[in-house]
Amino acid sequence: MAEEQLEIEVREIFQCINNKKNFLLSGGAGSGKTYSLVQFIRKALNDNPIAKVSCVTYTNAAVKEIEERVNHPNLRVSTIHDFLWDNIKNYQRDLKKELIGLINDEKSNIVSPDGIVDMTYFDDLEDGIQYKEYNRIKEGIVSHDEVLVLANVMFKNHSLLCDILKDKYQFIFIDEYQDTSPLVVEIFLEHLVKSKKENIIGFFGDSMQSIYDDGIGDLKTYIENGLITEIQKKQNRRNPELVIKLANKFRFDDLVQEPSMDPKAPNMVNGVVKQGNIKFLYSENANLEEIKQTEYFTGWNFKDSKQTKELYLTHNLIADKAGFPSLMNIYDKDPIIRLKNDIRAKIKKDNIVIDESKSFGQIVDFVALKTRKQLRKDLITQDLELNALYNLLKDKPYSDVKNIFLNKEALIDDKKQDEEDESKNGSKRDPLIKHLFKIQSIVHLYKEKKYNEFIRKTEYSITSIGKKKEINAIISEIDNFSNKTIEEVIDYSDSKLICRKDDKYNRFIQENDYVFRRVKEVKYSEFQNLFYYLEGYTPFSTQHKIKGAEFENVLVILDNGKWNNFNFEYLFSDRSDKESVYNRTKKIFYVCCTRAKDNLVLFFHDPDETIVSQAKKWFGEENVKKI
Ligand SMILES: Nc1ncnc2c1ncn2[C@@H]1O[C@H](COP(=O)(O)OP(=O)(O)OP(=O)(O)O)[C@@H](O)[C@H]1O
Repeated sequence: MAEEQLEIEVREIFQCINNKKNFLLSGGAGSGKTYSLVQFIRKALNDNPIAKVSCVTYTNAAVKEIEERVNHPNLRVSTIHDFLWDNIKNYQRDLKKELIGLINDEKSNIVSPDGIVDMTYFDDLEDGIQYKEYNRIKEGIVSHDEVLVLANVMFKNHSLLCDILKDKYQFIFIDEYQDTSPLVVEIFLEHLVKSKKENIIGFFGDSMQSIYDDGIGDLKTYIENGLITEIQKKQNRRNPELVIKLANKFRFDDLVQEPSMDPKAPNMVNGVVKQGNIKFLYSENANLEEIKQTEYFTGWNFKDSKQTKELYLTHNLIADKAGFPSLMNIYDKDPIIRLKNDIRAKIKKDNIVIDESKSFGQIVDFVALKTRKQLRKDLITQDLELNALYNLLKDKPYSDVKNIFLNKEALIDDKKQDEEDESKNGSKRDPLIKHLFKIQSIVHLYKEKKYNEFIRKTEYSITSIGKKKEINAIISEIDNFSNKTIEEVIDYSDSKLICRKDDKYNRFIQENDYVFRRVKEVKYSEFQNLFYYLEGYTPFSTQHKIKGAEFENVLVILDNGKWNNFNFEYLFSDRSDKESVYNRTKKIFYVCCTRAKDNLVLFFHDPDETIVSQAKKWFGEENVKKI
């Protein structure tokens, strides 16, 4: 690749490298950071044929995209968890020692059921310390968050590991650095620098788009301390001018985006940047289907999920619209599990001594919750539906019931971006939901005629023409099973060998009878709706999940959906005194607005005067409309 073809910022990165400096490429939305990352990796590999490059990204979907775009044997692309684990897993003796140290360290969150443990605690583990999606410290299994903590102490305390890593990879790049844990940044910018070996660490991302609280957010301190050099990418190739101007009003840093100079950029027409449309709509009417019928949405096709998106803050706000309300209710609002959680909390808070072999019902009576916020027993017994649910658990030993957990992460883990991620480490979806995902993705692959992937996923073997015909019939049968229950579809898929019930599934439903009894009654169509929603085939998305993507038309619903961490009223009323909520909301707002390639509409239900007047300042009087 000729040097002249490189983007100016990529050339600046190479200057950094010549000076042996680690770097940060920061750029606003649509500046083409991913594009630069790919261009840079290609050139680095081209110039250094024996060098190995590691690129760490946030999701498995991003891993796939970069791998496909670079396609080089010396490039290793992985998620941060897989990367760290791969580089520490072979040092089992040290891993055991450090894990014991963490268990015994009061300040660490890693605890064992045996309290303080001695140095021989893991001596008998056959498979050694392992990393899985769940944690069973006693069996030497660490989970997602713990692998970061463990890797951090490993690199901190073992300089040899740092030497080995630097020898192995001459370049390590971290994409979307802003959402990377501070523990990871510490490994790269504090522990690795202690090794005298040479390599280059590069970060790519945008501090304005740090939307997960466990991420580092920005690298200011490291820049100030001279540990990395920042290169800014100011051009915007995605958004029309009106969106760029709007988005600039929300950045905290000194980066001001400008339309790109490249006439071939997606946001240019005949060498001039598109104007685009922005609108702030408000109404006393909360019915969005009616709002979407208004003139402001002419030309929008809400059935085309690649063209048009409707962004909500929470999955709860979407569940009804996308058609999976009962599943959401089970996982997010189960009243009896809430009662159990309240009981558990009270026992802990008041140090109540109980006999765990007693039944759940006996413990409920014994602890006798009384506050108004808590679900009292008389409220349960008065309600037929609640009572039926309560009856499922009341006679079981409390020791079993106390460990039943339900949360919406187990249904919808939205950090992952595609169905293949489900089999990998890190997904919080439970084995029942994973199993259903597998069934529906097999059906989906077949319908999409992706036969190779289909064959890899199913246990059904197509050995004859007869079998070929049969599979066709089975798949359309499952697909038309919308009115059947989830249990019926699971059983049918198992009996026809489309998707066998595996050990993980069997163990889960055995240990979580209550959850299974609730889920199995739900219509399979609800699960299909959930599947198509999570796979991005509907116009709906959460505002978090949309990061990195772009669409012609974007409708953003400014509704906090009972999530206290965000507040659009605060944003529009300049409540910067509520700093963390205000800043968090500003960032999600920035991410949402900058997804639009042509038209951006924001909708606020029933705002007060202050909000409307602020909207007029930001959007321009002519772009704020009451419906
Ligand atoms: N050098 C380039 N030449 C042509 N197109 C480009 C170039 N750089 C980026 N693009 C295009 O511009 C758009 C925005 O780029 P990209 O998605 O990489 O931005 P980003 O900085 O990762 O944005 P975000 O932070 O919002 O995820 C994409 O459609 C991309 O294909």
